[in-house]
Amino acid sequence: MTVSPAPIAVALDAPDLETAARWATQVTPHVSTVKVGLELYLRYGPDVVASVRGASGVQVFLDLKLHDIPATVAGAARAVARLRPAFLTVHAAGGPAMIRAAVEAAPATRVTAVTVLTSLGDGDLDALGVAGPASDAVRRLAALAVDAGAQALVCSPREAAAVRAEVGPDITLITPGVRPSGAATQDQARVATPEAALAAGADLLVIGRPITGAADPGAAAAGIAAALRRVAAGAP
Ligand SMILES: O=C(O)c1cc(=O)[nH]c(=O)n1[C@@H]1O[C@H](COP(=O)(O)O)[C@@H](O)[C@H]1O
Repeated sequence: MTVSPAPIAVALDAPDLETAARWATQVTPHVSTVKVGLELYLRYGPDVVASVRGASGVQVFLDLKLHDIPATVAGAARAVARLRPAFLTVHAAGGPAMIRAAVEAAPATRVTAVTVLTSLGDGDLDALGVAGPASDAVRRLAALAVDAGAQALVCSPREAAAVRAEVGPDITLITPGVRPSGAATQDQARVATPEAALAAGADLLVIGRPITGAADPGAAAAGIAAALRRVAAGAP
């Protein structure tokens, strides 16, 4: 029986390309997506996308979190559009004109607006002068980003249900801040388990260190994928 890959984007936050490519090979039988972030992209440049996509042709999420004036973001989005990532992140706080510029510049990619980083808690937002709590800020930025044309949103699993109610069924909801029960939260502040994220309505779960830090990343990905299948099948 073939099992379809789970809705997980494994964050390939590796210091070198060999490690990232090895993780990609180990996890791609089990997950739909791999994510290339700043560490890998800034070290190796655009070629890294083809390296991790490999022979499997797995979906690539390019997480560059663009945040600049609209013309600059349009140029950056145009520069990476040829890599055909399935998702490209921008910070929602860059504002509607910036988000719209990215959408127009990368028509074949789902421009994905990051609402409030999952590493921030309510106290951090206070210190930054952002009106909180985080759940309100996330909903506000989600609505703004979707109005500006974003096709996907990043929020923590804790806000996923409220964001879904706000933006409807057609927007892809992506949740980092995912930790299997008992795993260390590390630098994440707003977290939930993979099962809770899926039950809250997330379409794609970003998971890094709980998979890549495991002795066997392939087995860790397979274990979480199996847990998600049980949720999808309605298991208690
Ligand atoms: O855009 C993201 O992917 C992202 C947004 C966010 O709010 N929080 C967040 O953790 N991420 C990314 O998700 C991944 C989480 O990795 P782990 O904490 O190792 O599971 C990292 O690659 C982060 O860059």
